[in-house]
Amino acid sequence: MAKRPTIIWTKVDEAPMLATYSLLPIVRNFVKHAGVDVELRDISLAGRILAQFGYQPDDLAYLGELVWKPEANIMKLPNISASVPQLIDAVKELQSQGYDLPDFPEDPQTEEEKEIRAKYDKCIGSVVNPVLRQGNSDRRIAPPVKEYAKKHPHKLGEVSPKSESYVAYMKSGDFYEHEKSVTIEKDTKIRWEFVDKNGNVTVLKEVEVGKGDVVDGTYMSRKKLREFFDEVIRDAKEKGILFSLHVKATMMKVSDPVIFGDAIRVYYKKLFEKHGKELEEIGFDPNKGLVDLENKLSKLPPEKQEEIKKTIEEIYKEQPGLYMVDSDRGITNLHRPNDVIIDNSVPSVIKNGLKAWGPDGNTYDCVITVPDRSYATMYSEIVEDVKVRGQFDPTKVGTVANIGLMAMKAEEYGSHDKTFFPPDDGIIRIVDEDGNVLMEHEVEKGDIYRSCITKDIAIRDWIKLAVTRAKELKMPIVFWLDSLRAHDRELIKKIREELPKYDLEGVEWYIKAPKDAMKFTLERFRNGLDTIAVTGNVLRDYLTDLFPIIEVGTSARALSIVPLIAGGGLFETGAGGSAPRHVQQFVKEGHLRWDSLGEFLAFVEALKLAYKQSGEENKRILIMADTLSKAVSRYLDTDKTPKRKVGQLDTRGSHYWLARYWAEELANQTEDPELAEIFKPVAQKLAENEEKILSEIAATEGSPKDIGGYYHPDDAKAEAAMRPSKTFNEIIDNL
Ligand SMILES: NC(=O)C1=CN([C@@H]2O[C@H](COP(=O)(O)OP(=O)(O)OC[C@H]3O[C@@H](n4cnc5c(N)ncnc54)[C@H](OP(=O)(O)O)[C@@H]3O)[C@@H](O)[C@H]2O)C=CC1
Ligand SMILES: O=C(O)CCC(=O)C(=O)O
Ligand SMILES: [Mg+2]
Repeated sequence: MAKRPTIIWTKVDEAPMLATYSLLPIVRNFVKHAGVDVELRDISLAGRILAQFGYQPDDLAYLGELVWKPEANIMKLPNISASVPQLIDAVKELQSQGYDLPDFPEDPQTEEEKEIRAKYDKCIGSVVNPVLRQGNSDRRIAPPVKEYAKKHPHKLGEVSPKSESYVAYMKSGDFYEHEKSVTIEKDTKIRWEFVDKNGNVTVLKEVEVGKGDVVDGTYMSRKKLREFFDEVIRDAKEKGILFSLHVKATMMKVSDPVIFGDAIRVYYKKLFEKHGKELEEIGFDPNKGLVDLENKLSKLPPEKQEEIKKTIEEIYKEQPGLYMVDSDRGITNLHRPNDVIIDNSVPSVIKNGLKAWGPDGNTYDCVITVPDRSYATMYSEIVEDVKVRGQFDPTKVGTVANIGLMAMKAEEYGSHDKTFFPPDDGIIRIVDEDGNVLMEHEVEKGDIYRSCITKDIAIRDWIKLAVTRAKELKMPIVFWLDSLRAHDRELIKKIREELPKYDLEGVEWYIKAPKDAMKFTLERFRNGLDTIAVTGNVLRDYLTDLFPIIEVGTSARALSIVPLIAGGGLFETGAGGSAPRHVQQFVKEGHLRWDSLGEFLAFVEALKLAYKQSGEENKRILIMADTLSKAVSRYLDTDKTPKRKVGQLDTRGSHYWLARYWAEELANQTEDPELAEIFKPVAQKLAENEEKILSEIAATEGSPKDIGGYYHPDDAKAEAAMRPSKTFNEIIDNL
């Protein structure tokens, strides 16, 4: 008996969530004719909060179990990895909707407050992806998408050879310098201990590890970090260019907000010197961004508020200009830790010709500050490359696919529960259950100590995936690993051990440090040649935004497949985020420019997996996948992707075209005449009503939209805004 497969569609946040209101009814009603169910599961920030407090089932927990079963087939749309200010906003919104939620306890004291805080902590940062990503990542640009970009190249800003922009990174004292790494020799338990100057030992954490797992420890010196910021800020001032900071305070929710906070402590040094006492009184926490000060300022008497504002004005005059997130509204790089996220923000600067917006709304060169050297050097390489060789030409460049070591919370992205801030000067060491000290680090009070575990099976699976893809695509694979980095050396050993187990006939492979790998890859890329970057988790994240943005304009057009270790599949849509700016535009003027191409491409793959999961018996599922794939090619050929400006085709109109092309392909295929009969009238009605449907949608452009909430919209309102064509809805709903 064939099984009836279920594809999970995830309810997320912001633009992809809005797009879902329009797209999900289409895919659901199409594929039900192939016996496939599409089930919506809520992993949005609001949904996660509501689940923590018992208002709805915990869908994330459900999916966390499902990914370990072979029947898993999940469409994972990008969701918010919330910073603390975002979480606080979301809680306020839910409270205003009548949910009886406690305020976020900033400094929990009582047991009750600590319990509440623990629940909210489960909603902060990247808490969805690491749970669902129980497999390694395979991200690439599908050939029709590449063709589309060549036919309709996006604009990339020209780069002046005189550009003064550059990537600044620490020369010492960073995670890169201090990293130590070991491969575990037998299953054991390891613990992290802090040893103070008097020899007192505190156990910080204990976990089980298995033979072959790679364990690293490292730290960043806060003193060196602040000195570095001071130097960079001074240099920016001297050169008359902007200061910008690029970290990942969302995903790296424990370490990076502190790095971000230190940039504030240094840039606004005078503020702390002059008003330190008051700032402490009101509980300003720089790690949450300058917005935290703005929110708490009203706790001070009006004269003090004025004084503080005046000091800030002075600082802006004395310090270099800050990179602006929104110069019209005065939002700077340092306002919120979640606005400038490195994977997307550095490519944006490159895309803009190494320019960024300054406080006066004009564009300037900027220092692209990426403190830790582990990955900054590869950004430096590409930035210097465009200065010398000019901007990339999307009609000529090759493609860079990625195989990323991501499974089981690999590397830095799984380090949150092993990130510590030593309470005093001392030693942090890792000890196994036999009492062997695996490594130790001498740290100073407040330094950022970080430790990661990368599981043996995840590493081996990653190597296998790389070899498999190299053979399929006949492209060279480059392992981006640095023999001067302790962790990378352990991985290189494993690669050398593992590769001979495969038939490597025809496989061209290299191991190169990130900077050299970038150089090598760019040489090929500029010559139109294709390369597979085989990387760790962080570079997976960085490169799969960077290259797609150069190649096809946005990483949302990339295809991201995660073959789960347990046999199922996770299909991530794009590598770009949830595009908050798109929501602002939709609410203001009724135009949504989210391109669901990532969703379309991923759904083709989800259907192919569903066919396998059906026991390869239900051919209709394959027909659905094949016709959708053809529809996507037509969607691209005829350029029906959403456009940027109000009045032009938007997400909703683009979904009409997708539905129409898909219905036409289904009606025209001959393999399953019965299925063709079902879709013939649908295709006909969609074609006949083209003008009517598009004008019903267009009529709603240009006016504000009320969706009843940002983090937790009202379903009826959001649906009405996203499905404005009665004619289209009738056709889809009666399918
Ligand atoms: N897998 C996941 O769950 C991920 C989640 N995120 C989350 O998303 C949020 C924002 O992150 P970030 O990536 O920095 O910024 P954005 O989501 O704002 O993406 C940056 C820009 O990329 C373009 N873009 C992204 N997706 C699309 C799309 N589907 N169609 C058209 N253009 C698109 C837009 O450019 P333009 O404005 O020029 O149109 C957008 O402004 C954060 O909360 C982050 O945590 C981020 C990455 C992955
Ligand atoms: O989980 C997150 O915070 C974002 C992940 C991300 O940027 C990516 O995987 O590309
Ligand atoms: Mg990313």
